[in-house]
Amino acid sequence: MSVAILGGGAFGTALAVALSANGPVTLWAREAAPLIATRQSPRLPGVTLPETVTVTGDLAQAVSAETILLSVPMQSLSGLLAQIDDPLTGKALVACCKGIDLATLEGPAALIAHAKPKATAAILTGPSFATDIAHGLPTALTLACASEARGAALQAQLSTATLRLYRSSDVTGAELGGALKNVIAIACGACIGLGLGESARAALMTRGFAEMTRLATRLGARAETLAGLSGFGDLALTCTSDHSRNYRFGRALARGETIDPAVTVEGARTAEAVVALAERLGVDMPIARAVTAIAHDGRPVPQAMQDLLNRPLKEE
Ligand SMILES: NC(=O)c1ccc[n+]([C@@H]2O[C@H](COP(=O)([O-])OP(=O)(O)OC[C@H]3O[C@@H](n4cnc5c(N)ncnc54)[C@H](O)[C@@H]3O)[C@@H](O)[C@H]2O)c1
Ligand SMILES: O=P(O)(O)OC[C@H](O)CO
Repeated sequence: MSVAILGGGAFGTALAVALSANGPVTLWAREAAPLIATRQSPRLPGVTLPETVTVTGDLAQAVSAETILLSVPMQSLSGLLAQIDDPLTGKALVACCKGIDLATLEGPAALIAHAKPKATAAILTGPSFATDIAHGLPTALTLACASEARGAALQAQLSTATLRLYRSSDVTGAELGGALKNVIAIACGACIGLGLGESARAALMTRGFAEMTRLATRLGARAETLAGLSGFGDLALTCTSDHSRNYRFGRALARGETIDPAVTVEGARTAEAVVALAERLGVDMPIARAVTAIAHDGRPVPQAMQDLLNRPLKEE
């Protein structure tokens, strides 16, 4: 089965390198010319694409593959799907983006189902930095697909000697774990940036995990999915690593440092979407509210952290 990846940023490039171990891969990029010329993405410096990766700027050619991985930022996903004229009948569309669409408050699987109802939606998510995958370091991810048979076929197709995929049929749980952990990672970055300490970060991670589980299960996810790679696993990685853009964003906000708007920080927009979704559903998401306040409403980080501590005492 042929594989194409849409999105020539850090993650698309890393996946192209890893999956080229299994056979030819097509990598589509919006700005393909420099990628074709240099075989390197500026988003993933020092990683050169192997010869078995065909880079193209021709979207119609790329989507002729049977399995298509979508590796653009979440807020670009619906626009990218709208650019594809082909109904993609029978193809597998595997979303690698971690977030919630702000316009519709939907995750990637629902966007795919609306835009390409004759395709099969799947999610590839879990603790993984692009640089680790590109350098062949061992990585375990969740491949979620509502169809057990299709999920098993994708698991086999997209696993490599170093990329180990676990299968799940809980698409909602997998995509929400990946989306929500980014919001908590911003809060953890802010906590460390303010100098509040590692004990406070552990508290934020734990209460953040409770918050993630509360919203996800309300939306139909299974709690055990949240406890797996796509939820707890990715939360642990992203909330504790300087490699995480979400974590660094929160830390920079707390330190008053300049923010580069060109860097992809999925948790910032996702926090807004989460707050809107939680209000609609009547689910309490105080950490997501705090992240929205510091990322979008200009609330000073110390006050937002104090707001969290000032809430009434409650049972765990
Ligand atoms: N980088 C990682 O370590 C990593 C790991 C796992 C998952 N992800 C997820 O992968 C997704 C992509 O992240 P990334 O790290 O590759 O980001 P990135 O900033 O490195 O690259 C994003 C790429 O998408 C392209 N793009 C943006 N809008 C587009 C559009 N409308 N049409 C076509 N291309 C468009 C940009 O030109 C850029 O090349 C995110 O949802 C992220 O959470 C990233
Ligand atoms: O750099 P981040 O914060 O987008 O995190 C990358 C991955 O999602 C980690 O699993």
